[in-house]
Amino acid sequence: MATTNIPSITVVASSRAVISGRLTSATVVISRTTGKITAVFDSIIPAAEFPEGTPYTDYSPYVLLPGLVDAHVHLNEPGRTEWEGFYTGTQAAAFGGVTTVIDMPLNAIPPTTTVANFKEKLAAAQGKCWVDVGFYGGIIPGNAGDLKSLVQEGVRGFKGFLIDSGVDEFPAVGQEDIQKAMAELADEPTTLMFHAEMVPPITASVGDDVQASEPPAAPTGPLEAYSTFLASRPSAFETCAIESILSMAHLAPNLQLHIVHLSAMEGIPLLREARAKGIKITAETCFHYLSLAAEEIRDGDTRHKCCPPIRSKLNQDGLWQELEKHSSDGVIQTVVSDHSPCTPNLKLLPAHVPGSCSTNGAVVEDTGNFFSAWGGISSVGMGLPILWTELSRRKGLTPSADDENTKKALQDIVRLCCANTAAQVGLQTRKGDLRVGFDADICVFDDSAEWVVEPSTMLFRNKCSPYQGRTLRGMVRETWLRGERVFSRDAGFDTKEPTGKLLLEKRV
Ligand SMILES: NC(=O)N[C@H]1NC(=O)NC1=O
Ligand SMILES: [Zn+2]
Ligand SMILES: [Zn+2]
Repeated sequence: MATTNIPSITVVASSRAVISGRLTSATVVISRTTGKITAVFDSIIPAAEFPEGTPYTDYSPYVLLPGLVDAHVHLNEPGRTEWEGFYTGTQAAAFGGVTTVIDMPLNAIPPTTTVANFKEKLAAAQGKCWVDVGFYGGIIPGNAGDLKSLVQEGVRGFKGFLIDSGVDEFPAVGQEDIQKAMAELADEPTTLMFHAEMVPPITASVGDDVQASEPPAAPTGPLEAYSTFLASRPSAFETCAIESILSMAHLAPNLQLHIVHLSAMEGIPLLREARAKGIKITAETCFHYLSLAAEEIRDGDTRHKCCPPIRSKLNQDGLWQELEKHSSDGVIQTVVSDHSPCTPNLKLLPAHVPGSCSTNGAVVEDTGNFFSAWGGISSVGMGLPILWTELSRRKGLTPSADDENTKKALQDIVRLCCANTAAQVGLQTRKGDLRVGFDADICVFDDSAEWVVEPSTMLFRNKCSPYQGRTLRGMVRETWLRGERVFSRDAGFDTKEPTGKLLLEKRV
């Protein structure tokens, strides 16, 4: 009788893989017991070289990428599970090759602002995650005393708002709150992050009385016109907030600061100058700021409402220029989704816009009003094809080619969406690269396939996204989490139960 030798390794290979930042051919050996990568070779080693029965797949010409790390996602559970949840949000992530998401502290009820609240969130997440999930904490007025213990419990950074957040239980912070948070976190291994929009003080003399939570500038046109909304949140809101943060940076010189979802290109020179002076500050931008533009947003199409707003094409070019020109030491180190969904009724979509709930006979008043609609864009798991489509257009990339432009584009995406996002949340020794000792989180990417975004390809809870109906280039064929395939485009999800873990170990 033949003995069954259960193979102890799995092997994947491709003529195209991004390994430690470089496009190369590669063979990746994975331990089946630990789910970690145990060897990486820079050529395709034939199956015959491995013990008989070893699971082996050569994915050529698909590209092997590290699973993406989306460092900015709102999963909204517990408390607003009708908006999103761990199960659906992480399935949508896996669909798009995202193997780690970091959950934002707001929109769930309660928000992640105390250890007790954090424990409620962890209990809610248990057993529901299809990819690995880490967590941010929040800074709100009065919770400075909770921050160190949240670090101890494993939150990977903190976010605060300098303007109304959209939800009552997560109020904006003022200068004093920020100073207290900086004092608490000054020497902690964490990152202090800001939603950097702020209503500029009107005159210096009233400056001290101006509260950060004032409403945005009053609308001066039709409320359904995108231009009215855009004018109500000008770039000056972002630059004013950035200046305010920079003015306090000296209070915690060792603390890493970070601007979430930078939209305005005018913020870039301010941050560059600060970094040149040695201030530890970085920024992220989002897939939507790099792919959508104000000129193309139709009036009433509130799927596009987010804060800060999607700006002009010229502004979009400015963000791309920063990513292109300053690749290793740029101001914008990461690109994330800021997936912030809600139920369709809160988006107030007019009946003609896809995703509208008024098509189901529900009566929704005030449709198309950009000021009353929820601000947030749904796109977790869509980032890789969104960037690939945009880069293909901008660089004239030829599908499946390995010319210098294609090579650079793939490497840039891995840097911005895998390696740097992992580092931002202290996971750089474990995630964001296909390297020995790292988790075998893998995205198998077909860079030439084109597909249309439809409800069936949006696995997040509410099928409402500005990308619906768009043709995207680049398709994730398979997603692997810690050495096991969890999703394939052909066969769907491989296991019945989610296998994602909660990432609570202290950051490095
Ligand atoms: N509350 C919340 O999720 N806000 C997010 N939505 C958005 O468009 N920008 C944000 O910060
Ligand atoms: Zn924000
Ligand atoms: Zn957000």
